Amino acid sequence: MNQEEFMQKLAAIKVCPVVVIDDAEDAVPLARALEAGGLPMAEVTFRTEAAAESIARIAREVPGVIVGAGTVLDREQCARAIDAGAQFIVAPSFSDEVAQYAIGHGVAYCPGTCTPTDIANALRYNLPMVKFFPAEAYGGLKTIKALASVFPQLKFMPTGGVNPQNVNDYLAFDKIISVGGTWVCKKDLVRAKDWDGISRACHEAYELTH
Ligand SMILES: O=C[C@H](O)COP(=O)(O)O
Ligand SMILES: CC(=O)C(=O)O
Repeated sequence: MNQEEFMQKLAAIKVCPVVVIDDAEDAVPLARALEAGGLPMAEVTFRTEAAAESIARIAREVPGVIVGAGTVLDREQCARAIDAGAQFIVAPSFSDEVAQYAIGHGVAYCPGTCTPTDIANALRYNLPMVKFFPAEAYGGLKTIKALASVFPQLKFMPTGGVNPQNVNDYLAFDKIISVGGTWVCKKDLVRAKDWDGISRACHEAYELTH
């Protein structure tokens, strides 16, 4: 999925579920739960061994869900993610080699940034959006507004500490295209295979933000 299409999808969904999957067997029921809850997108973090296989299963079996990879730190992970079927690449940090690989393969890349220098690195690749991570710890909306004033062309996806109490404050700022977060897909619910619980959390987030 190219950058423009990814941004259109994000703008519509508004909350990008960040998911951590330990067992690839959970990937399909989890993706179906996100879809049933109205948030048909999954940023599957490359922090577990199951990430690539989980992306592959979701891409194959749950076509209604836009599946991408998170925590993509280097070229090798980026290649594995795209080979598995990742439609977008997200990271907590910026990487030249990931930017080159993803862009070279026509896949959207949303690097993590929190300083003007990080953002300047992303702009060397003409990236139209960045993650702002970890959002709450680095000053939240106040910092994004300060950054946006010098990078007016850029859209932000704050992630890290976003929750039902602050999500609409973020989304009210027009430079914020969407937020990311784990609160709609909590680890303990995944471990308990509580797919209905995840659907309910997604549905609540959908209702809150749309
Ligand atoms: O994986 C965690 C990401 O940093 C998202 O942060 P969060 O758990 O505060 O939503
Ligand atoms: C947290 C985050 O931004 C990531 O893992 O991609």
